Amino acid sequence: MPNRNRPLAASIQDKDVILQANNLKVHFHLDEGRLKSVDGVDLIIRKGKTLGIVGESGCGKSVTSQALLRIVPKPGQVEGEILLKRNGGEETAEVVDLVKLEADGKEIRDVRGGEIAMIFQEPMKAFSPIHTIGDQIMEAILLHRTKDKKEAREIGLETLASVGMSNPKQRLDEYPHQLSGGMRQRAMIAMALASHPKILIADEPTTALDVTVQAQVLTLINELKEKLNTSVVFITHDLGVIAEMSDEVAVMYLGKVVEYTDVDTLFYGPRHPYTKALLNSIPSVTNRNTRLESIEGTVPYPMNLPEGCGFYSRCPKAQSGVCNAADIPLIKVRDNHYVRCLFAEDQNTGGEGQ
Ligand SMILES: Nc1ncnc2c1ncn2[C@@H]1O[C@H](COP(=O)(O)OP(=O)(O)OP(=O)(O)O)[C@@H](O)[C@H]1O
Repeated sequence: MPNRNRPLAASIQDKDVILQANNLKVHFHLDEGRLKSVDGVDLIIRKGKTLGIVGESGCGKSVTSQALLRIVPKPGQVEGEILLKRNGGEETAEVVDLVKLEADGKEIRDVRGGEIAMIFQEPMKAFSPIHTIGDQIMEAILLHRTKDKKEAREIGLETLASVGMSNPKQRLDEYPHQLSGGMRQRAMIAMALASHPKILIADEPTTALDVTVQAQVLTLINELKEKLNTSVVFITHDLGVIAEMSDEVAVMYLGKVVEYTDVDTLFYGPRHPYTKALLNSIPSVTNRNTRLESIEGTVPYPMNLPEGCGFYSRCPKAQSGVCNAADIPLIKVRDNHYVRCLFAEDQNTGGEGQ
């Protein structure tokens, strides 16, 4: 167990928490050195709530979600804790540390697609092209919910109908390539939900879709979350989508969470210069008359990084000898609001508003 204080106040001991990631690290040991894709991330997933994870490309969002399912490709190494409540009701649930499970063992395979399911940007990744949609959805149901094939087909049909699939009976016997992009996305959500997961991880699930279908899929995920009380982890680089989907938000930068709070505070009282820069780079009702700023530079490659704040090289508030002297901890600025910036409590520098 990592020997340090847990920065977030909530923990797996709380009734409404289903998963807690603690000091999660994913490092790739490459010939050129150690690449720190995820570097000490703490997350709390609450029952029936959505945690949004946002940040630019390369911040470590996808690798974090891969770690939660233990599907990090080699030579990635996962460290820290991923504590999941599983099996049984409120009182009897056992807490399992997914990091300790064998990466391809039975227990993690039961969790994958059972307790935790995932949907991707590209549904073709989730489906095999040579089996029908029905066979693939039924496989998940037969694995996790019933052994009876007839019943599994009925559940498959119901699930397809529940995600708004037109002609669900006919779709069951079709192959993935026969569906439109939007319908394939619905089929993938149906497959993910067929096993009644407690947590649905959605990694940029709508980026490839046109705007209307995107809106429909987001609405669908929100409806299913309400109806089934599923927890959702929603990963995106789009703050507009974050606003629509999230209850709480983790802003990631260079493998670390730099700001963590509820969605209203994030938009109305951001404290980290990176969050503010992200907010300033999206068109919105409040800043449509001012020039949009883009964040200068790109996310550094997470190898052989210097000491100090990861945002130092791009931060307008950076102070030499202060911000680049030592790594910056996640600081609690008020209840349920955490910021990784030495000036987070200074109203003039990192303070409320933008
Ligand atoms: N399999 C891998 N092997 C080596 N490095 C990897 C691997 N996967 C990701 N990385 C590196 O880890 C860092 C984080 O990548 P990640 O894909 O998690 O970012 P992201 O925030 O999800 O970005 P995007 O939105 O582009 O997917 C990047 O620097 C990336 O190059």
